[in-house]
Amino acid sequence: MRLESCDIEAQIATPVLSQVLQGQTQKFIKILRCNSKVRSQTPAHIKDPIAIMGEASNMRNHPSTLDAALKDTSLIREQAFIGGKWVSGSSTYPVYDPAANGIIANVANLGASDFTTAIGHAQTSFKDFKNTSETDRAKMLHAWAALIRKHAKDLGILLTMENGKTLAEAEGEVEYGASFITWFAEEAIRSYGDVIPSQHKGSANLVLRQPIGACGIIAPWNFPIAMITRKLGPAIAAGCTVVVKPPSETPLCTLALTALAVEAGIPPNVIQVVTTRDRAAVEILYTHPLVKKVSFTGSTAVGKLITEKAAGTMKKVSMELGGNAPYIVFDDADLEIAVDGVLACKFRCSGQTCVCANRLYVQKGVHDAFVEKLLKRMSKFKIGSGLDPSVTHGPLVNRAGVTKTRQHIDDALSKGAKLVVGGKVRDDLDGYFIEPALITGAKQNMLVAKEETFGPLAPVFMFETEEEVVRMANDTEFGLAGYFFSNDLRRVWRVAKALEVGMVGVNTGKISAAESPFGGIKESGLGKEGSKYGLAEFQVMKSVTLGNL
Ligand SMILES: NC(=O)c1ccc[n+]([C@@H]2O[C@H](COP(=O)([O-])OP(=O)(O)OC[C@H]3O[C@@H](n4cnc5c(N)ncnc54)[C@H](O)[C@@H]3O)[C@@H](O)[C@H]2O)c1
Ligand SMILES: O=CCCC(=O)O
Repeated sequence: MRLESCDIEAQIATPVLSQVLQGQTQKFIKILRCNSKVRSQTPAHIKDPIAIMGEASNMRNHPSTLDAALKDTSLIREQAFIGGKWVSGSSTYPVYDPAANGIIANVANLGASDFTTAIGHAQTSFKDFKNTSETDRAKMLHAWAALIRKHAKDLGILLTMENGKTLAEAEGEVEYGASFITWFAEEAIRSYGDVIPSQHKGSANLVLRQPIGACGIIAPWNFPIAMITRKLGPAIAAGCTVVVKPPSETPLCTLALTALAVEAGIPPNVIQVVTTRDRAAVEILYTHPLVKKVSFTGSTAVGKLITEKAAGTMKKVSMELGGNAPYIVFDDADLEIAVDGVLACKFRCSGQTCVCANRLYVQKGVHDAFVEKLLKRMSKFKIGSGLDPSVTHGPLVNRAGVTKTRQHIDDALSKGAKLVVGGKVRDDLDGYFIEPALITGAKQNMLVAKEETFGPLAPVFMFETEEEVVRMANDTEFGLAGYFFSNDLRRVWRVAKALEVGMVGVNTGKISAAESPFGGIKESGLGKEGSKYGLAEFQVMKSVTLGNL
């Protein structure tokens, strides 16, 4: 059964949701039943009674399953946020629940002129915000992190409903996202400069670190909270103001975070959020002369386009782009740990993570045992709505993700790979599902070796020597993350140095943390996020030479 956008009662009635909604369900079912009838009878010129009800809290376009699911419905925002005000556009666009195909919200669809207005506000507010003290900015960030944690349950539900990942993963992401705000609250007050001895008598050299200015932030849908906080944390800690273009698939988390930021005391004109699905309108954000820095996370193709256009005004750019991570299991590895790592890393967010293992290279001596262990663990997977606590893997975000994953499987099978399990496109389910797949006999000439699948496909390549596998692992234009499993200390040192990536996991599939520098090399990007290096991405260094001392 596929749900239509207006089929609110049917969405509410799904058993999964009713588990989550608990006591609130019945009350909202009654309201929604009543409202959906009124809505269908209301002439266009009369103000929609549902909209009036929504205005009481925050100008919702219409109540939906989200209202019933969240404890604090003020977190559900469908308007953009510019110049300290929630604003509607002349049109809206729908946000879908990828596990049900139903519309869960209608968000303002703004245009190029709204970006120009937002950039103007960011520039104006920068004049004051850059002069706030580091300590004050740290306090604001701590207050914001506390509110994010306080609303973790609601944010988790919002995240699951717009992105599809399981509630457990979503709540994990809320904490991961909050950890960047806490981290940068602490970094704000450690933004040290330098004093450099001068070679000239009566002279001294100082180095100041200053906020770069108004920044453009563009983020993807796969981590709708963490990819925003990993950028906003350092931007605000540095004293910058921002214009955020949230992912069009998942704008609701950004908007909820913004509401909490304002509640936390971050001056309302510091963060502008311009929602749109008009990609052409976004160009102004990376070409406008008043924007001094663009921080982008997304695909390599779009990252290259933005970098090229941003060069027209010599903007500083951070580019967190696509990956094609090798995941190497040597004969001397602990196989249980190596299989745990695959579950954590390959299948996180149903395979839609930039640092996901894309190619599993397994040495000949442990190949069969590894495949058998992985198969056993995968047989416990259950796909379905992320709101169902028994589900281990949610849907993909859209149809294109399912199609690409299946295309990678078909291409591999046509070139001699063997399907061990999964791979079935589940059109019988609502939403965008494909069964997590395991294939063996993968080879370097297959699509899966060259492109990021961004879906739940684990392709196993067999190798014989260290030299051979390092060559294969590096045979890609990408260089984001790489993983390997070995208990030989000399090999650990050699391979960690030899992999052409920005991040290496040794005997672990978990490498992401606020304190660890995140970012790629080669065509996977420029710059680092998180860590003690992340703040500098939003700063300029100024040297000051004192003379006549
Ligand atoms: N390196 C990292 O930290 C990291 C993290 C998450 C995702 N990613 C990568 O992101 C990709 C998946 O995300 P995606 O599909 O949202 O990527 P995407 O490049 O299509 O979109 C990313 C963002 O850019 C916007 N966008 C798309 N085209 C644009 C254009 N022409 N002009 C301006 N903005 C545009 C999108 O609306 C979205 O907000 C994968 O390649 C993944 O590896 C990288
Ligand atoms: O998708 C990429 C980001 C995920 C992470 O931060 O671990």
